[in-house]
Amino acid sequence: MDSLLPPTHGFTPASIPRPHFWGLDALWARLLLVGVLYAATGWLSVRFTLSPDGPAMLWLPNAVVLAALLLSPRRQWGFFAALMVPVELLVDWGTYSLPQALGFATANILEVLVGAYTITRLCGRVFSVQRVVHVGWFVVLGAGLASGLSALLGALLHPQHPEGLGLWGHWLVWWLGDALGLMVLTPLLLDLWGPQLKSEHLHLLRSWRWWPETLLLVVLNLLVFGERFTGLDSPALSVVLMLPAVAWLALRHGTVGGAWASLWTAAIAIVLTAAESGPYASGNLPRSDLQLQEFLLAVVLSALGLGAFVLEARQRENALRLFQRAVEASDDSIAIADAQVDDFPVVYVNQKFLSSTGYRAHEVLGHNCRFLSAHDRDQPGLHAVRQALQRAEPVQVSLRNYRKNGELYWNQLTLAPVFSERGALTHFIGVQHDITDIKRTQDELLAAKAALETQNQELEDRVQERTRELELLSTTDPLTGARNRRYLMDQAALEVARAHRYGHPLSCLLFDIDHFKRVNDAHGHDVGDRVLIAICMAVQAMLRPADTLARYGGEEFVVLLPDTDVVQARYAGERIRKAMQDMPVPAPGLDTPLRVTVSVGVATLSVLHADADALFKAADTAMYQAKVGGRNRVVVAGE
Ligand SMILES: Nc1nc2c(ncn2[C@@H]2O[C@H](COP(=O)(O)OP(=O)(O)OP(=O)(O)O)[C@@H](O)[C@H]2O)c(=O)[nH]1
Repeated sequence: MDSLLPPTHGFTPASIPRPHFWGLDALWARLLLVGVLYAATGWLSVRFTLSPDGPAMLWLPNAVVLAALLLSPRRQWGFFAALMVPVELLVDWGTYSLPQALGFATANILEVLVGAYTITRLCGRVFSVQRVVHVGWFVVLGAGLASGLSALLGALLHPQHPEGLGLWGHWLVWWLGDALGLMVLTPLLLDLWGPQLKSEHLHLLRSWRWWPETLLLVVLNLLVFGERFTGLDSPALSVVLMLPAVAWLALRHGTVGGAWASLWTAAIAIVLTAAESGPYASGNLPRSDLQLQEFLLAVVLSALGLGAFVLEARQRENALRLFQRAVEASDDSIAIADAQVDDFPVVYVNQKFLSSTGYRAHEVLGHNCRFLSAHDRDQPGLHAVRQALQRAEPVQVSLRNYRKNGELYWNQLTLAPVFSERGALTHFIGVQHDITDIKRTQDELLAAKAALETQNQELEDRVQERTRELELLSTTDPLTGARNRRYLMDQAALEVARAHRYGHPLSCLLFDIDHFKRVNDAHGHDVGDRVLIAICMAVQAMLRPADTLARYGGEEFVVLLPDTDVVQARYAGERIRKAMQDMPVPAPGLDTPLRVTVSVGVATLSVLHADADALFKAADTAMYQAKVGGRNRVVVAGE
């Protein structure tokens, strides 16, 4: 959340290369400004706040330089430090000796450098007097450590320690003077010199709105410390009245307001106390200067602390407002459920949730979100949601949800658990995105894809079928339906190779219709064709699936018989011959069916046959012998 906090004044050199310093860009101009202010605040501190015990009760010049360092790049720090030497000599002129003045300059340089370095180291790139942690480090490192070290050096260099205090008492007064100076003035200068930002909490000193409160504070201070006019000299009263008054300004205007109120209080209290007036005048109390400083320390610490707390709270409030606005303006439905109450009731829904579901706020708040899925409880997405709720894990699912009017919509739900700083589960945030249109388009696309796939499949089936038909056509005799000669030769080559490799027998029958020319001549070619078809159908019906019937020539046919030896082949040839002899072939225009016979040559593969051609040749020779031998007979090759 820090990154979303409004930017603050009081930046480190790294983040603001050219600090504003009232628009003074040139380094010499800034040095001049700081030098003049150092001299002026130094003169005021020496003139008005020197305590009866010696050191200044409120040493302001170091605050000027520390603010300048916090707003400048580190490479310029040396110039500001060097500047402090001549100006310190000027301020101490006539009050202290030259070596002492040089010693005090050294102590002051030590203070601002140690302060600026340690603060920017620990507060990171952006130092802000609006942040509690930064103010804490500013007080501890600047006002505490740096001022403490510087005061030690100063007290050691001072000609003599005040009566009754000794070195440590002296050091304490010196330390508190320096620390108070830093705490009341540095925040104010950071506010004045910091970059111009459009924030209502910044640059309060440039606004006149709060001067009436300042006037009231001054009046209150005059009342408390103006003993000469009021007769009041109660230290308790100073605390009771001034602490709330300063705190009031800090609460209203943050750290800068607190520092501003503290500065006025410190200035009036010290000046009037030096004039022997008020509860801390030396006539009233022993060691009054120290007690006044302690009172001022209480004032300034509460002012800075309260101011920083208030500003940080306001910044967080602003950041929260920003987030709330973002959630409200979101185009997604957002619902927040309380995870620490049974059944996780909804504690927040944004406007979009109400408009998209149709429910009113009171119908949703306090209820579990399951009403969105109505009766449709058995969804895989819901199981995932239940599991995520149990395990306090994030999940993203698509759900079928229902509006108040019962209309179905698809909801892409992103569920995220929220944990407290201690790790306890406190809430679930559900961001719901209506994906009905996307889902519909998706379904349409899926349906179109399925239809396309079916069409593709059908097309592929038809292509395959057509290919098979074409293949069959290219290997089939168009008249008889028997295989053609090309197919026979391919098949025969395969079978011969197989028979040779595995030693299986292979035989073939070659048969020719006897005196077929007479059929054609007597009854015409159409009748001859019918006879050819009838013979093929009859022979095909007598064969095994592995056998191949092919048209070898005009009225010559071959039957290839794998795994068939000569005995079986002769038998097969005989069966065909007999079947043909007994088969009547009806023909249109003829009173009696035709009868034809065939002559069959049988050959069985042996070492004598190098290839299918040799086998067919042997069968052909045998068939010729059958013709010569009187036809309608079977002759086995080689017998
Ligand atoms: N109808 C028809 N006849 C055909 C076809 N192919 C060849 N032929 C005929 O078959 C006859 C074959 O006659 P040939 O070679 O003299 O033999 P054949 O008359 O059968 O006498 P042999 O074979 O000696 O018994 C011819 O008349 C051819 O025209 C065909 O596809 N259809």
